[in-house]
Amino acid sequence: MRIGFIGTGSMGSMLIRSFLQSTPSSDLQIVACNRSPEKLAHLTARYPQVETAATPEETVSRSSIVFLCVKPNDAMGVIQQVLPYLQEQHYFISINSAVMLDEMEALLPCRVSKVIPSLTQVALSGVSLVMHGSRMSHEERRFVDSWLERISKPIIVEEGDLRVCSDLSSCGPAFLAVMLREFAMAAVRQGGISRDLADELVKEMARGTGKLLTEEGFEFEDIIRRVAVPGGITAEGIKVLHPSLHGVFDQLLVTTRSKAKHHGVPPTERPQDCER
Ligand SMILES: NC(=O)C1=CN([C@@H]2O[C@H](COP(=O)(O)OP(=O)(O)OC[C@H]3O[C@@H](n4cnc5c(N)ncnc54)[C@H](O)[C@@H]3O)[C@@H](O)[C@H]2O)C=CC1
Ligand SMILES: O=C(O)[C@@H]1CCC=N1
Repeated sequence: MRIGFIGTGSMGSMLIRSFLQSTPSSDLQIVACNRSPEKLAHLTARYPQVETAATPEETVSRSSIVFLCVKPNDAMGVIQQVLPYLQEQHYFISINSAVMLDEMEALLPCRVSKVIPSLTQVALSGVSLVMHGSRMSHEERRFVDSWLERISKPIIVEEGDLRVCSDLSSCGPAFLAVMLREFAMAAVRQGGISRDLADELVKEMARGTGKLLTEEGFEFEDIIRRVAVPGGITAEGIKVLHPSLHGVFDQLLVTTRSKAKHHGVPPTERPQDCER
């Protein structure tokens, strides 16, 4: 399979690395281009099996599957640029939530999907949000999903739900990192321990908690009940958290939705997503 990547920034290079790590080299040839050649050179120095292309057009001509991994503002320009080079047998995947499936299907002659990755795929974990275009057959959908399973847990979502879903799965790692960092810094201020020790304790706690939730069958409530024993210390801490966190995530989601709107991403139309 020949996969082309247009854009080898944070996500493009992550996807290339993850697919190379998880796929036998005999099954995969990668060709990539990037606007600034230095970034691409950095990647090919580490992965010499990645072939380079000078332009998006050349990437398309040399691939059967094409991942578009550029920022929202660049996406439409690149699509217009490669349009004459895309043929019916190509398969075009945008990792950009701003470009709508029906827009792509109206423009492009080939099958299209949207796959929104997450930084967690560096660790071959986390979710890929998947939306297939109408030209994808059942078998093709299954094939792509099974392929994404090599690097992530693929979850099919409605395009209208993408905004809020990607806040959780793709923006989420940054939101969680902000909260965990705050926790560690408070321990340094209040407990006088070193930042290194605080960071290590918080990271290992997060790793273990993630495993409880994803591997050991714990729900959030199970963890809270088992740790916050009646009359104990944790319960007192939770009393502090509740009023401080109330509404914070609603506000966060309203803000990201508003920002996405200015990027041209349609918001979710469902009434339960109204601002509260
Ligand atoms: N960073 C993240 O955690 C996530 C990002 N995304 C989406 O992925 C897309 C890419 O994001 P990042 O990789 O973080 O951005 P980035 O800025 O790190 O990478 C984009 C790359 O595209 C290249 N580029 C731009 N125009 C080009 C052109 N005409 N030809 C070739 N290369 C070109 C740029 O030089 C840059 O290296 C965005 O749409 C973003 O919304 C989706 C999920 C998670
Ligand atoms: O913040 C951003 O715009 C991108 C989209 C999802 C995660 N990062």
